[in-house]
Amino acid sequence: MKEILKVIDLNFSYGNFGIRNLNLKIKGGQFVGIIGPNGAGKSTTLNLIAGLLKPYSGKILLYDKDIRKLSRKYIASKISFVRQEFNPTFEFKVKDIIEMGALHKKTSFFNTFEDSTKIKECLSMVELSGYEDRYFSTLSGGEQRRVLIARSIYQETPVIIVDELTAHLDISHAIQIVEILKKLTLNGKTVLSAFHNINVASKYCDYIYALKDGKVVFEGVPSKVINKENIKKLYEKEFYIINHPVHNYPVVTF
Ligand SMILES: Nc1ncnc2c1ncn2[C@@H]1O[C@H](COP(=O)(O)OP(=O)(O)OP(=O)(O)O)[C@@H](O)[C@H]1O
Repeated sequence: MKEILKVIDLNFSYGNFGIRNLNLKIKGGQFVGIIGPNGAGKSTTLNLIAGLLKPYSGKILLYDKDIRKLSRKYIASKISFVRQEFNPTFEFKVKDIIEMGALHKKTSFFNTFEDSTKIKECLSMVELSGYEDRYFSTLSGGEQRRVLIARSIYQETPVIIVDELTAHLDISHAIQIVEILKKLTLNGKTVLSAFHNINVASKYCDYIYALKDGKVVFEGVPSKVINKENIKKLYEKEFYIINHPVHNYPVVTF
């Protein structure tokens, strides 16, 4: 499959912390995970790709086009982004939040693309049927997260970027959301997500980038790169790696 997103020699700095010569190649239809300890630069990397931060040097290519030369509207038609934190300033209903996913289709402030059938479908996919008229601020952290995933699906972009896919989700909803996104990749969408849960990344990702101190420490197919040495290098601790007894993928345990 063709690479649809490329990060080439990317550099960025907050002062004390920097992303250094980062290179990523994301193929269409893949589920790609970014793992790494707290402060490794996962969110910074995703924010750079989503255009929320400006790199000091290097390039990000979306469909071989330099992202700096693309309009926000075009990018929003190709990439949806679920940030780690989302605290809207106003009281929005769930359906309004989801409809924000279609902002790039609007030709004027007043026209609306609200498609209540599709909103219902997206909410049903994340098991939140009937939540359309609830105020977003009244939902639990996990429910809010699932609404944002629903918005991403509503946005209908070929690329979905999620900062920490399983954040705030209980184990059952975490797996449910990961499986929804996995299914989307099997239908051709591309998903790039940061993960703290290495075992979820190990099972579902086609490819993993491991970041530490703003640099890629290792990368590859989980079955090849999730091993004792690499995990020790990444987290500076000894862990056991066992093979999942049924699904045959490396599991990190302690
Ligand atoms: N706005 C900012 N100003 C200054 N430093 C920042 C800013 N945002 C992040 N950093 C620093 O950059 C480094 C990388 O942060 P980042 O959020 O990208 O890491 P992360 O891998 O996503 O971490 P976590 O797993 O904790 O979410 C951290 O040391 C953080 O303190």
